[in-house]
Amino acid sequence: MGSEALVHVLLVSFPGQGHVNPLLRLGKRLASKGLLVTFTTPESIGKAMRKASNIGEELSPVGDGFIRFEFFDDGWDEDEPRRQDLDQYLPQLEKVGKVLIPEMIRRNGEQGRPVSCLINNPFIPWVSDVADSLGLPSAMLWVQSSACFTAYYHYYHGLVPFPSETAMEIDVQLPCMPLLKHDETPSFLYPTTPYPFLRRAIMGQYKNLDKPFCILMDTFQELEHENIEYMSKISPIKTVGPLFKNPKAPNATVKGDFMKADDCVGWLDSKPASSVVYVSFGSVVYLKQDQWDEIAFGLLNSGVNFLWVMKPPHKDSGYEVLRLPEGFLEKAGDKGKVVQWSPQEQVLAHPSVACFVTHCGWNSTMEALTSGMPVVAFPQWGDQVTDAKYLVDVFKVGVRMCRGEAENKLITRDVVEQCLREATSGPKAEEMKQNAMKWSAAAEAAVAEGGSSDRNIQAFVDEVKRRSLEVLAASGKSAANGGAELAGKVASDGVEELGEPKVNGEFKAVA
Ligand SMILES: O=c1cc(-c2ccc(O)cc2)oc2cc(O[C@@H]3O[C@H](CO)[C@@H](O)[C@H](O)[C@H]3O)cc(O)c12
Ligand SMILES: O=c1ccn([C@@H]2O[C@H](COP(=O)(O)OP(=O)(O)O)[C@@H](O)[C@H]2O)c(=O)[nH]1
Repeated sequence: MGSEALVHVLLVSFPGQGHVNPLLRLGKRLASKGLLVTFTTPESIGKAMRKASNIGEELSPVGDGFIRFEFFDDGWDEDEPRRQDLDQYLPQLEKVGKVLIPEMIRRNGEQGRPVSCLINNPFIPWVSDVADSLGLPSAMLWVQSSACFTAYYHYYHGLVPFPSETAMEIDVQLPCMPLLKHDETPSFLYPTTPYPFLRRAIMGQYKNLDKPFCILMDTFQELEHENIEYMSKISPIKTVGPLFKNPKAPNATVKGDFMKADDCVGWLDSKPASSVVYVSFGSVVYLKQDQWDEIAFGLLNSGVNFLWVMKPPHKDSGYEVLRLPEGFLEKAGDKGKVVQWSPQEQVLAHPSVACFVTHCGWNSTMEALTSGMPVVAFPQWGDQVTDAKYLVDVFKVGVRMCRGEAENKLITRDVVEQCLREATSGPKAEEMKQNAMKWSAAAEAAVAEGGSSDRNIQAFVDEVKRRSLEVLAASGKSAANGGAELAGKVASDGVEELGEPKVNGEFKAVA
């Protein structure tokens, strides 16, 4: 089948690695079920993605469908430093996106690829306004856990008390969740957070939560069972994780890395089974130099092999370039490898890797669980502190090395060493590995044909197809040219004034 005949969905992503990865993975899962998927994000990131990953101009076949990329100009110069300030950048993205995304949709319609559905990730909730104004259905991919979705939901609606200026150290009880200590609730909600703009960004998403007909989540039923069941009575959520597993198209090579990964698989191959500690803090967390030094000495003193990701900070981020202690690499010798960026999926699947020292970003968390990899939790902020709680106390695959940035406590080399020993040898390490393998099996089952993730993706695809017919019917056009004409009219009328009929109706999943 040619791509022209396929139902077309447009994925709009916030330009951060932890947001692009899950949305692109969703795109590949949707494509593999026979949709045409266009992935878009600002050109500033598109440029990095093209350079680092194999993204071309053409259509890439994925399973029964295709994926393609189109990037949009965020209206700022290439080297504009304000991109690092989300307080300024998010409104800029909204301003240009509300004009350029409808234009992109119109162009695609004219080129015979009418768009039937928009999907965004958090921080850019205006995408559902664009969809609404064009009479198109929209969905949102929540890129954190269901537990965090629940926490933000209850905060937004004021349903339970959260730490506040007058009562900072209160515990928080949320439905179908373990009791969270004050510093285990998502830290953007603390009155003292240094990132109030990220709280505002997430709250913006909740303000718009009635617009998407479906909230997709990169988690899986078996992992957060009761909580998911509870929240799905309140919100139209559908769990589709772990998104990075795609059994229908295991060889799809489309990737969205912003940086080329350093080659470290050969080095891992040369190491004995379960002998390497993998250390990475994701794409946005930067530690202070004194903390970095303690981790370095902890790694050396524990005598383990290690692969350590040390990404360079963005030049406008205000972060100083971290240094390794004098003579560190010489002392480590062949026991250690330091890289700027790793092929993390491959690393976590490698038999030489024994455990993962992680900042507990949700993508890293899902990748670790799905790969059967025990963790040492080193959360800093946001959802990471909640993910750490779950990894250690609920999923029981981790030891805790710290409680988060808010504690402002230096974790010493002795503590680092002790945690590494605990996670790599002895009964605790054994138990964590067994639990991790159990989650890995459950994750595989979720994405296998007929599993919870597979069923929910299929139900979503069926729903998008059904709604695409409604969109065309509502515009009074035939399937052959209706979308193009609809999109053309919409764009020429302008976004605000549009009165195209909205498509309503319940989204029902196949049980
Ligand atoms: O691109 C980003 C930029 C910023 C940022 C930009 C300027 C600042 O002064 C502070 C933070 O925050 C981010 C936070 C993010 O949260 C990350 O998002 C994931 C999915 O929501 C979570 O699971 C992780 O835990 C969490 O670190 C992701 C980003 O791409 C960004
Ligand atoms: O060296 C690295 C570090 C991270 N990642 C990927 O970057 C994403 C980071 O997302 P996460 O939610 O863990 O953290 P964030 O960067 O958003 O804080 C994950 O998919 C990782 O697999 C990677 O490929 N190589």
